Amino acid sequence: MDSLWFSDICGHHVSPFTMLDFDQSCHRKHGFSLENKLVFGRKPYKQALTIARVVSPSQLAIVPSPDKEPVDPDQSHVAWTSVKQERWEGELVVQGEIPLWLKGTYLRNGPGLWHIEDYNFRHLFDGYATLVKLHFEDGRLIAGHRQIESEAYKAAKKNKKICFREFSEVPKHENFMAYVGDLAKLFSGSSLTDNANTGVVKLGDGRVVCLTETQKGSLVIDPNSLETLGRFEYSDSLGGLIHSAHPIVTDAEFLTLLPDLLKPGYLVVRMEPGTNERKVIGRVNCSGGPAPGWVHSFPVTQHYVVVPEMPLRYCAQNLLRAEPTPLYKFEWHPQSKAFLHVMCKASGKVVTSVEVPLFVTFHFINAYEEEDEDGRVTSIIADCCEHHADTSILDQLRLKNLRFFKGEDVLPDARVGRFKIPLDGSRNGKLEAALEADEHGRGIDMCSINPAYLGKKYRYAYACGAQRPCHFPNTLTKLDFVEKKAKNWYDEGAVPSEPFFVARPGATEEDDGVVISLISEKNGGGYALLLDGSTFKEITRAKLPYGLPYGLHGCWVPKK
Ligand SMILES: CC1=C[C@H](O/C=C(C)\C=C\C2=C(C)CCCC2(C)C)OC1=O
Ligand SMILES: CC(/C=C/C=O)=C\C=C/O
Ligand SMILES: [Fe+2]
Repeated sequence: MDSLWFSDICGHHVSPFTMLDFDQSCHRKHGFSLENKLVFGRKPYKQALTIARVVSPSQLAIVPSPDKEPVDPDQSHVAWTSVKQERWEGELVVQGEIPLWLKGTYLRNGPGLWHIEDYNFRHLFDGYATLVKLHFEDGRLIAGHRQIESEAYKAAKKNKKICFREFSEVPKHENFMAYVGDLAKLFSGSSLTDNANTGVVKLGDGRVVCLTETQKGSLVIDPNSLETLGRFEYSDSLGGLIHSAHPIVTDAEFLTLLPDLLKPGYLVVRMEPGTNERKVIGRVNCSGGPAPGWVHSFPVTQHYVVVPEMPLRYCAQNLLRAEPTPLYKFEWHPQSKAFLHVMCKASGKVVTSVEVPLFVTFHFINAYEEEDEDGRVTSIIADCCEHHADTSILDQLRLKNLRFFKGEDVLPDARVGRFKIPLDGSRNGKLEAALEADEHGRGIDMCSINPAYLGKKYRYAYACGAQRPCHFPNTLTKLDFVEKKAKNWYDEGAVPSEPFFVARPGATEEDDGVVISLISEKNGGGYALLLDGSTFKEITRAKLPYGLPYGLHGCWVPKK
């Protein structure tokens, strides 16, 4: 078999595994560095194509530095270590086979850089966004990653400090007046981050947008070069500073929720492809609480939008604090209860609001309508990754906790929470586990489904589960809601990211397709993984030149 190779601007051929050291020695010797766009492949040595180019030292990657809280480097997993360099692209050697029908680009976003100079961030969600691509075509795989050039990231690099309010980090003020000035900017939103580190979506018109919880953090990117093209400006005058991090995006529409912190409630809004204008479908007033519940995500059925009102609520006071509170920008209000509201998509009318058992979720999986024999909708089923109404998962996602795994079983239990919302005017809904949680190791999050089943009765979901003992979801799991069984994939010490299902063109079975995930390995390595959607067996593994940090959510951009 041909060996793996890299070629650099100096004409040296180097192993991918020494590439980073080599880059630094190249910089020492020649006063310049490689742009990290090195070819990584299986071509014969003499055909090596040198595509590295000179970059100035200021463009050099920011290298990881120790956490201010003591870190044992042997224990710090690459999943929780800042990305090694600003960008890289190259072809991967494929073990196994990539189906020839798989043509397009999987994009994955996530917080990949957790320090500026020697200042280390505290929480997973604070990191500056790292976008990863896996381009599949003709059985080949081109991979790449690149930092998203948000204003927050550019300002932090230029000024060597955090300049905007991140998830838990707040810029340090030189004096009291600067603090007061910053508070004023908070109300206008100008001090909030645009670090689009959570998800990435392809709009019906083809534009690809990276997102976070702040509206200003909606950034358009080029799915091929991963270049940041600019801000996605919403042209309406709906205002507000925040939105759900997970809009529902199809070829026909973009639906999202805008929480109203002043008059507790939510606007349900819709944007058509080719426009930047969101239009209001309707408004839901909160049934409890001093503030709306956090809406990281929400589900839809074919005719309804389900608006969740969690007792984990936004907290304006916590927004103003300089130091993070245990629940960051949120507060837990069990006495305020939990509700689900159902809005008709066509009329904007709230058809029911039911009280449900207390719950905590980041991610809804899917929802659908149940009908009686006359075709009347009698209830709505909505599924989510539910953390047993326990907010401690937010704390578990602090980098200090993620970086210290000593073999204890500290991942809080989670289950597939299945809500049943009656549409007969009853005041209460039910919440039960959709399957025995031991099927997926009592851990569950980061889910996807076959997008053709969005809002419809479905059988399968893909997610990260747990093989215990663990401190973070460490398996890929395929959930079967009919058999109430799960199939699990596990690689010791590996941290897999959200499994993403891509259907085979022409498929008639719900699980006919592949599941893509990016794996960060315990030895610092990493690989792209394809599982068969039906058998959940590995079909392809392609090693990356180095492991990438953990990432959150992805999307699929099919090749035209
Ligand atoms: C999850 C998840 C974390 C990440 O959050 C990023 C930010 C900047 C969130 C900020 C805020 C809230 C979480 C609550 C309300 C205020 C505000 C400061 C905007 O994005 C994610 O999706
Ligand atoms: C990583 C995660 C939530 C991410 C939100 O976008 C949850 C992991 C553990 O359950
Ligand atoms: Fe999310």
